[in-house]
Amino acid sequence: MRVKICGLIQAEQAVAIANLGATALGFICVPASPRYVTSEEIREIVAQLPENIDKVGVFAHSSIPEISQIVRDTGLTCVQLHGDESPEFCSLLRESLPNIQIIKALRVRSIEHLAQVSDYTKYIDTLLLDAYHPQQLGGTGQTLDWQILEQFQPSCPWLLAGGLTPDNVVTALNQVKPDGIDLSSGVEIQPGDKDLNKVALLFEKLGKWKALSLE
Ligand SMILES: O=C(O)c1ccccc1NCC(=O)[C@H](O)[C@H](O)COP(=O)(O)O
Repeated sequence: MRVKICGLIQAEQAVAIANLGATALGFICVPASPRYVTSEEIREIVAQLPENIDKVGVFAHSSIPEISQIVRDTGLTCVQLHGDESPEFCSLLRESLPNIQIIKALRVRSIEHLAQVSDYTKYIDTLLLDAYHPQQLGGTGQTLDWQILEQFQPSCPWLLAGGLTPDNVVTALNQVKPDGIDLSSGVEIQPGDKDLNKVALLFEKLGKWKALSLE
């Protein structure tokens, strides 16, 4: 199970979360977010992380030259597109950054929104489904309607996001079968300040869930 913890702003917390077992850490490159981090800050944090963890820059409505510059400056290994980027944009980004993984986030308002998934899958590595919020792009703590995702099996790996917490993650995973999960506000004290006890509890719950599902 891939586990991405998103919205890191402190190096110490990023290193601790990597050691707890996260497979990816996300850095918000959207200036309007309370979790925004500059290229210099990302570079400093990334330099302290283990090689094998994915370092994900989260962008919304940035241009390809802007994204490419930040990737070059920081050592990010993955780009998450969290705005209204089209399949064509993903394809062009892939041509510009062939060695960088691409995650496309879709903010799902209803089951009808899932129809667009197949337009994206050949241009991306991973899909991320997040909750829709009318004013905010991400990190909202709102959950998706998991029921509409019970049969969801796209042709590429996918991550479940949106309002996941150590308390509800097992319920979500018993209902939906993603390749991984993404959490931000559910393991926070305040935006960007992660609660390491909650992150540890998350991994404890995931460990027990995995052991039970192998029985
Ligand atoms: O987290 C933000 O502040 C943010 C701002 C703008 C675009 C995306 C953002 N976050 C993207 C993420 O991947 C979050 O982890 C995802 O939305 C889930 O958040 P949460 O519901 O708080 O777990």
